[in-house]
Amino acid sequence: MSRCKWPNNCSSCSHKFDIMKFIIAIVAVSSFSGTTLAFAPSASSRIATALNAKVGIYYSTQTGNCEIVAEYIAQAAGLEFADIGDVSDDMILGLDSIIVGAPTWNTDEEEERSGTEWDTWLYSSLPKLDLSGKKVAVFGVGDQQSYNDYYCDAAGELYDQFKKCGCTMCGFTSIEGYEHSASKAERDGKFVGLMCDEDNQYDLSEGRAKDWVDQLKGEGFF
Ligand SMILES: Cc1cc2nc3c(=O)[nH]c(=O)nc-3n(C[C@H](O)[C@H](O)[C@H](O)COP(=O)(O)O)c2cc1C
Repeated sequence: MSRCKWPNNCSSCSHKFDIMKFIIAIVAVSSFSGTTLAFAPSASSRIATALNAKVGIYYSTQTGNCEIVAEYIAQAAGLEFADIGDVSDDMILGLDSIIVGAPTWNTDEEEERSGTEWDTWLYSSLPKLDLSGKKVAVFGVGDQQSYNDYYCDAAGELYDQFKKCGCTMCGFTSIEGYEHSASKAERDGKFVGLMCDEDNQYDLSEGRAKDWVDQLKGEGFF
């Protein structure tokens, strides 16, 4: 058979079928990868909200309660969440707004009240980061019955440390509906953020998280 001169003369040789197969394969591969890319979440889209603020949700936990509440918040906001121990400084620096949450285990301590990774992070990582101007909202989990005088104290510590770094603190809530006597997470008769009690009021946490996310939207957090 004479040598193919495609594209000019190939209509008269069997190579035209190979060429057509090749073209079909190219079209198929390019449309498949276009579809894949359209649905694959990039690192930035996972944390970008409808208004394009980059928002991260970070928690730490001993027995899982803080993670449950982080998930309620994440679902309400349409975002992902992560343990603060798994996050790099660069990821934090790339955010516009940050939601942070902790339990309280070290009762009545002045510092390191959380008893989790936060205790290290707040005093070794946070002071090295320039977070001034970033919006921060705090949540906490605690037990208002057994630790009536210390309810969610670690949330107050998170608030103080981020505020000290020049962050704009958002998401204060009413203390109505709780039975504690005292809390280091209160300022001027309000909680410094969302407080949940997975030990005594677990059935209220999801609704509280949804209401709080709505409130944060109203505050321009997202
Ligand atoms: C030894 C111990 C100390 C605690 N101290 C406090 C406290 O001071 N204030 C508080 O609100 N809750 C306190 N709690 C309750 C926990 O904070 C609560 O169960 C929380 O939901 C645990 O969250 P985690 O599962 O995310 O670690 C304490 C619990 C234990 C067992």
